[in-house]
Formats: sequence, structure tokens, C-alpha cells
Amino acid sequence: MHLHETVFLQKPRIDSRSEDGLRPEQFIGNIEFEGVDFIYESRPELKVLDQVSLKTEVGKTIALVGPSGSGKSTICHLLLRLYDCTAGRVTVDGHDIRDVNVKWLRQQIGVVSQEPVLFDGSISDNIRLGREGATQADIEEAAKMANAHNFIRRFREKYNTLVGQHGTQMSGGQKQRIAIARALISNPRILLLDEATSALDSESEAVVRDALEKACKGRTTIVVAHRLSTVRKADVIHCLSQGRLIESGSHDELMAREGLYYNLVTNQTEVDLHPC
Ligand SMILES: Nc1ncnc2c1ncn2[C@@H]1O[C@H](COP(=O)(O)OP(=O)(O)OP(=O)(O)O)[C@@H](O)[C@H]1O
Repeated sequence: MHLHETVFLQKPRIDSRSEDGLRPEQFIGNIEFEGVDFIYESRPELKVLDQVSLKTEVGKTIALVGPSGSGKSTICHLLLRLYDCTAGRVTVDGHDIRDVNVKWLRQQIGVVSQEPVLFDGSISDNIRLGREGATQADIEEAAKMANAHNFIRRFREKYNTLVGQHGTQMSGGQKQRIAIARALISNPRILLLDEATSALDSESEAVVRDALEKACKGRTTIVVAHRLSTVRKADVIHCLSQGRLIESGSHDELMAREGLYYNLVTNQTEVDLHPC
């Protein structure tokens, strides 16, 4: 069988509105990738993930690092079930995610992306997007967790302040905190943080980082790290290169190994950042 046909057979359409599948009660948020391969249908010649195995559990933060194109975002896409893996399996609390209801799965995962998008509407509307039917009290609680309540309170219109294209201009740090509040309002068991590459001023960065550190408590967190200086605190750092997990460990362990991570940290410019 041609590779392309194999991919086609192994990638059923994922219907995000389907009512099928498990909705595990008392979900904890443990995650495991077991021998995961992934190939995009449009690029059958490229194995984007090659036998990736990793696991993590509630209360822990793992960081994914590696050169551009090494597969970090793809790992997150598979966990969100935007695509199904080509081989192996991804489980949450031991359940293959292909057996789990897709809508339910995505509700368990709070995503804070690199460049948060705020929609035209009020601050409340933007935070409420994270959970349909959230009350004003829920919104303020999420904003407090995200270190956003205090700056929102200082706006004349408070939570009714309009943001987005036609609203108040917000700083990068303020937008990020609104996005964090949006991710936290559903009290997700899993947090996916696609770390910002754009520089915030150091004061905003400290407030955002503090909000994220609070947000990670009691959840399973995966950070896609673009700035190596911020991954040191992760419980386990996974280093990827061309779709393969090359090494895993704490910052100190990986520095002592003097392998890929060490090279990325000590001399980023010498590492081929665009291998593909
Ligand atoms: N939709 C797609 N179709 C085909 N190939 C893709 C698609 N998305 C990503 N790729 C390829 O898959 C590989 C892994 O990409 P991925 O985005 O996971 O890497 P990454 O490590 O997150 O990179 P970066 O640090 O630049 O965000 C790259 O070679 C990329 O070109």
C-alpha cells in the first residue's frame, strides 16, 4: 500500500460536533504519548513526529523545546485532536483520545497562544468565550487568577470596556492576561501554553509569568518554549529534533549531558534552526 493511502485510512475526519465518545468522570489530566508517528497528508514524504513517547501528570509542567519545525506544535495539535496520529496512541487518564468525545476533550484543555487574539466586543465577552454561560462573577474570578482584575478595574467602563479592532488599545501584557483569563474560566485540567516570542517589557512580563505560574498549579501543563531562559522551571524538558525526541530531563540534567539542549542554551546561533 502506498504511504498516502495508509495515511488516508488512518486519518478519519474528526467531527468536533460529534456527541459520540467517552466523557470520563473525575478527569485528572494525565497525558501519555505512546510511540506516536505523524505525517501530514499533504506532505506524505515527511515524518513530522517519529516514535514520540512521553508522559506527564497532574501538577507537573513539561516543556517542549527544539529547533523550528521540530514538531513541538504538532504534539499540541494531536493532543487537541486537530489531527489523529498515524501510528501509536495518545491517551488522557489512560483513555485513547480517539475514544473520547472531542468537544469534551477540548473543554479540558486551556490554550494560551503566542499572540492572543481579542475579538471586537467587551472584556467580559472576550473572557466569556472560554465558557458559554459564564456569569460576571465567574469572569471576575478568572480575571483575578490571571492578574487582570486590577487593570480592568481601572478602565472607566471596567469589564464593559471594548477591545479588539474598534476598542481600547491594550498592551501586549494586558492582552495576554485577558487570554489567560479566557483559558482559565472553564477550569481546564490541562493547560497548553504556546510561549510568547514577542518581547514584553520586564514589568508586564513579570505579571504575565506570575499569572501563568499560578495557572499551572494543580493542572497538567505543557509549555511550547521559544525562549530557553523560561523553561528552567519545568519538571521535565523534552528536546525534539526533526520529529524525534532526542533527550528529556531537568534543566540541570540536560546541561550536564551537553547534548542538544546544552547546544540550544549555550549557543543558539550555531544550531540549525531551520532543518526542514
Ligand atoms: N498543516 C501542515 N501541513 C504540512 N506540513 C506541516 C503543517 N504544519 C506543520 N507542518 C510541518 O511539520 C513540521 C513540524 O512543524 P511544527 O509546527 O510542529 O514545528 P515546531 O517545532 O512547533 O516549529 P516552530 O518552533 O517554528 O513553531 C514542519 O516541518 C512543518 O513545516
